[in-house]
Amino acid sequence: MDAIAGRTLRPETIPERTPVPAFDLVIFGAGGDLALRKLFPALAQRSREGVLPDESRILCIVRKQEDVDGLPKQIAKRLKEEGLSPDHIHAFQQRLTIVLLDAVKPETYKALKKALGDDGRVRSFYLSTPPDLFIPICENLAAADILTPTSRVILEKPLGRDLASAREINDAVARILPEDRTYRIDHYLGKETVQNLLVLRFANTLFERSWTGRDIDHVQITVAETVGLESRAGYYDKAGQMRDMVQNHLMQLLTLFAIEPPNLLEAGAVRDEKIKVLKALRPIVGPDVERYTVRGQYGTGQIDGQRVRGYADELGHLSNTETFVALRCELDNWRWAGVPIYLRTGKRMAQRYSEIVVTFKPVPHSIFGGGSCDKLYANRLLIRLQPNDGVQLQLMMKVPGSGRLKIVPRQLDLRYSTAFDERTPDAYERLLTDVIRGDQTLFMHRDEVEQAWRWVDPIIAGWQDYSPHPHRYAAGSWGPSQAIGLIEREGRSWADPDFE
Ligand SMILES: NC(=O)C1=CN([C@@H]2O[C@H](COP(=O)(O)OP(=O)(O)OC[C@H]3O[C@@H](n4cnc5c(N)ncnc54)[C@H](OP(=O)(O)O)[C@@H]3O)[C@@H](O)[C@H]2O)C=CC1
Ligand SMILES: O=C1O[C@H](COP(=O)(O)O)[C@@H](O)[C@H](O)[C@H]1O
Repeated sequence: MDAIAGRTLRPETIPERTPVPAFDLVIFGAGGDLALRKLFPALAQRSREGVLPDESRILCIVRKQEDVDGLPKQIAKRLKEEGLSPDHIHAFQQRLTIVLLDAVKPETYKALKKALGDDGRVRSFYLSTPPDLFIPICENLAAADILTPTSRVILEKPLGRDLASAREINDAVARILPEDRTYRIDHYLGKETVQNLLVLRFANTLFERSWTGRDIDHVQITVAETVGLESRAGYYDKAGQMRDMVQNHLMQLLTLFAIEPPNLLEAGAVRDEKIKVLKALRPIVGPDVERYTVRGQYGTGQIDGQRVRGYADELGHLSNTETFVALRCELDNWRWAGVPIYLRTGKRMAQRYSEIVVTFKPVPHSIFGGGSCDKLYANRLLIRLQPNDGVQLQLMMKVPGSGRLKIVPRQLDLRYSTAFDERTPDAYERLLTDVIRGDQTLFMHRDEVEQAWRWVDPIIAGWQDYSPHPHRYAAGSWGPSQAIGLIEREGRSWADPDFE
């Protein structure tokens, strides 16, 4: 908890726009894709809204001399693209200090130590770099005596590439900073609708009572993207969609969907419940890998009328890395026993959208004779993360009129854009200020990350034997036909993205 203007506030009662305490934020990888696309725009928005005190500084680590002058210009260009005014861009640039440093060369940390000075502010170190730099950066920060008793470190996902490497990173970080000052970021947890999932469940009695295998038939989580490899070949071809998206974003969505009520919206309580869900995930090992998982890779195709190249073409050589994963999992606990949970995520799919679809069980018996409707559709709750975030509930309704009874499915539709006047902040806006305020609720504990790898590792290992070559799918499609088979053989089908 932080003291603001003499008051001690619980994290959940801190108003969004209350200024954070003055800080120094050091960004390693400041010229990288994530920093330019997400971190600087998020910080600049908060700066424009007056959330960042004037004296707060952002120290940008670059390792090439040309970036010392080049980076501020690149940042200004990005902020202009985001629609910030020249005055706001200028004001934001006053916060920037560019530091020339090579993360793996201990002797270069002198420059950072000097730039930080001795002002006593909370220091946060954002490691927006490939994960193999996490350990050297932490060790070099400690050796250079730059860490203070309130310093924090922010680690990007994926944390390592398997359980062993994740543990190594966690151990190395633990040697220099305690867990309560280590922030493992998964930006899906900062998305508004993801946080709303907890509100929907635990601020309403309506759904929570039905949130079990007694009433729910199955659950689908889809994170579909239209982007392909972009400029990330070096990272992505080694990672693949399982490590890039499933191990973190999809598993975090799954845990928040399935957790038991925490006693308080507070980091420790929420994390304890999430870990229990991850531990309840039934392992998928051996021949089950072939039965319950599908991996794919996009070939050439069309998206929005534009021809796009296949993955191997973009990469410049053949590869067995998957760009699509679908899988069926189950939770072995009282609440969820027997409820299939289908996950699917892919690059270069037909449309960009992410949603959770909860399909309830059908009515046990229809009292409506033949002719009033083709079928009584089961109720469905659709939680849309992006785009057009909101919540939709599908119900069967009578068509008005005094003639023959006619029943059709219709939607109760709540869109954030029309339900609220507030701007929907980007996930990083929320998460970056949470770090500065010292609130870990939306960050992952090391046990969560390691437990997620423990479940994912045997699937990746099983692919060597059971799916060494990913199935092809055309860019602009919904993935390989085997993914459709995965759900259809159980008499169900993937929900259409019909929440436009
Ligand atoms: N891009 C995205 O959408 C997302 C990325 N992430 C994660 O964020 C992290 C960064 O990703 P991304 O921005 O895409 O990666 P990039 O490859 O675009 O950026 C990596 C940055 O690290 C810098 N760097 C590499 N080696 C050193 C070094 N020895 N010393 C100092 N700086 C160094 C690079 O500098 P230089 O320019 O000199 O090479 C570059 O600025 C990764 O962990 C990734 O998994 C997470 C979510 C989304
Ligand atoms: O972490 C990542 O997320 C992005 C997708 O994020 P979104 O907020 O645009 O849904 C993904 O493209 C990238 O590969 C991955 O590293």
